[in-house]
Amino acid sequence: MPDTCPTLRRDGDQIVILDQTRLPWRETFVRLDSLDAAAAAIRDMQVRGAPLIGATAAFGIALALRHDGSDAALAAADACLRATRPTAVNLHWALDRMQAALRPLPAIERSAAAWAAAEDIRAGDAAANAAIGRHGLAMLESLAAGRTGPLQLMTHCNAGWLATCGHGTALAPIYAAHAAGLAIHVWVSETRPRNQGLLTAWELARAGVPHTLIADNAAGWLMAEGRVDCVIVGADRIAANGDTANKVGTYLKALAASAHGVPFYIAAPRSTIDFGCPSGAAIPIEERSADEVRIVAGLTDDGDTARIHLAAAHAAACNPAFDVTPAGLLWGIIGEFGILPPDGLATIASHASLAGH
Ligand SMILES: CSC[C@H]1O[C@H](OP(=O)(O)O)[C@H](O)[C@@H]1O
Repeated sequence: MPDTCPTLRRDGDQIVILDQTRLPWRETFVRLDSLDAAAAAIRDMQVRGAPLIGATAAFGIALALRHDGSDAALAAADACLRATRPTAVNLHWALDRMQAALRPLPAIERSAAAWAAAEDIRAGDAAANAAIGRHGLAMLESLAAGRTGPLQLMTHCNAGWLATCGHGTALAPIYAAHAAGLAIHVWVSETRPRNQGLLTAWELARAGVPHTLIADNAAGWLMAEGRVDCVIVGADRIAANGDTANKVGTYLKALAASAHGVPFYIAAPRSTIDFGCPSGAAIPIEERSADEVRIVAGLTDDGDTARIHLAAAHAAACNPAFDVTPAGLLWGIIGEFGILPPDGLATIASHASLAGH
């Protein structure tokens, strides 16, 4: 995986992002030169992944304040970015952190401070990812002890470097295990309807990590067959009681894992934990366009990208982008703080300030 953060970088007084709507077929970099462009990139999932959309929102504030550091400009930019996607608390955590850094300053100082605060958020996420990798590796090594053959892992959606400012969350322990020479294989769940699993397969192929892409619906059967040793997924918002919102389909995998005694872990930085949210029932679940269910994007046999209509435009469809896995189905939460039981998050609540990651 890359040493730098190719998903998002500053270039002068603009930012450049990797357009994830074009992957895995095209690596296209897009320059964002305004608040509206940054908001659109988050809303349309050109950038995606809870920590990455938080960092992008932070840079969106910097874009907004380049020529106007007024309270009104700051408030308008904050409101615009908060409205882009409701579930990933990292977006709101990053915007809260930007507010805390900028509000006390005179308007004239806010532009430079915004760029610095956004860079700090990005660097902090990368550091948190590295720590998640270390803690997750220790868990995988203990799981692998005494076993023969590769450790059979499963993940859902994409919680790799594409979704963060570092090496990823759920994929960080996987990359760390591969780098440490631990024999692993990863079942990669395709993740309808936006197919972020294809992004995970793309990442793992580039890193040389053995993996197999599966349809979402194959996951339960593989666990029933005893072919999965551990599931690690990311998160978009973890409530104070440990209930966790993640990409839709996560809950189904957690139920199957519970039925077959398969360890099921969440990997997420502290910026994904929302101590202001008492339980999963209070987590807002994003409803995206039903067209994402009706239409898929892909590559034709001729190598042209295409949108394929699976269902008629009037076909009834609904598209919750996330679901909530109850804390009782989780074995632990792997963060930069170590690995905590889902009902043990209170031990780090006092550190869940804007100063932390
Ligand atoms: C470390 S990414 C966490 C999380 O974000 C993804 O959602 P989306 O692709 O809609 O932005 C997915 O739920 C990942 O697990």
